[in-house]
Amino acid sequence: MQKIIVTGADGRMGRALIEAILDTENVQLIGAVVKSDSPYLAKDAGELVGQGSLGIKITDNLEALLSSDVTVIDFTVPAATLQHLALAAAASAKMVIGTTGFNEEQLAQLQSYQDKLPMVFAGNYSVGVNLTLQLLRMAAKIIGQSSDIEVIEAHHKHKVDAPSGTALMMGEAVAGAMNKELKECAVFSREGITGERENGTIGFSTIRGGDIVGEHTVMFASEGERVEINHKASSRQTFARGAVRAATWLGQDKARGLYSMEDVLGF
Ligand SMILES: NC(=O)C1=CN([C@@H]2O[C@H](COP(=O)(O)OP(=O)(O)OC[C@H]3O[C@@H](n4cnc5c(N)ncnc54)[C@H](OP(=O)(O)O)[C@@H]3O)[C@@H](O)[C@H]2O)C=CC1
Ligand SMILES: O=C(O)C1=N[C@H](C(=O)O)C[C@H](O)C1
Repeated sequence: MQKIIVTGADGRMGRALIEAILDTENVQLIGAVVKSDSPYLAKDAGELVGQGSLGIKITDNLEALLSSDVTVIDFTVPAATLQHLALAAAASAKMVIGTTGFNEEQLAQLQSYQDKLPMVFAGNYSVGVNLTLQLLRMAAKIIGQSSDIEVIEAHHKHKVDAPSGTALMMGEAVAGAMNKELKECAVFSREGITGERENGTIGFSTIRGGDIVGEHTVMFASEGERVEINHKASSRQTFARGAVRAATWLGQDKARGLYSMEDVLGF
């Protein structure tokens, strides 16, 4: 039985994760962690998902719950994720990280933990998006050089980071397949007299509105035709179930290291 703690338990993904854990065999929710100013502090975790009492008191003290046989699933904000990672490493626990929006320095800090604990880090835990990464690498190898490549993403109005972690993963997959560094060819904004499109760049466009769960398109546009590879998520359960799968995978005695969702899925 894999023991799991959910941080950011009162967030959109926190609640989806609790539902997914309760719905999955051989995993057990042992803790739900929120910020100290949360209205849910000291209530029962079941209240977060309308399930009555689960006998798990919501806490703001992650450290007190940690031990070496526990996996933390964290979908919060970068600064909080890094704090939770330090606590998990000190307790020899494992970690599944879904948070996006890390800057370069925060990303380097996250990566520095790879020799301290086993962790999975992915901008998207859906099976479909991780399959899409494979399709993108194939398309980039075949038509990448002869195409103008654009990544378009759409999310709900509450999302705080842009472009999405998934859009960046898709850009990295395409750039990597073409032996390029994304940061050297990415164009993240256009306004005013921009001049003609520069060959070899990868453009990013962001849409925010309503309750869109998560939609991504990578367009390979050339003279006379274009190929679009598209993924649409219609439920947060697709991410939550993937993250629980990653937690179960880590629980199979995985060595310290930084793993991707593609590693978990065996792609
Ligand atoms: N990898 C993937 O598959 C997916 C990744 N995500 C990513 O997950 C993250 C969370 O998304 P979502 O659930 O929609 O966001 P929410 O804002 O709904 O939830 C964020 C949670 O983190 C908590 N939090 C914020 N700041 C801190 C802090 N300093 N310390 C501890 N906890 C904190 C929030 O508490 P409070 O509300 O009290 O501030 C809240 O519980 C985002 O980065 C998003 O991009 C989302 C979906 C899928
Ligand atoms: O914030 C979200 O909601 C999502 N964030 C992730 C991202 O930034 O790619 C994954 C998913 O698209 C939903």
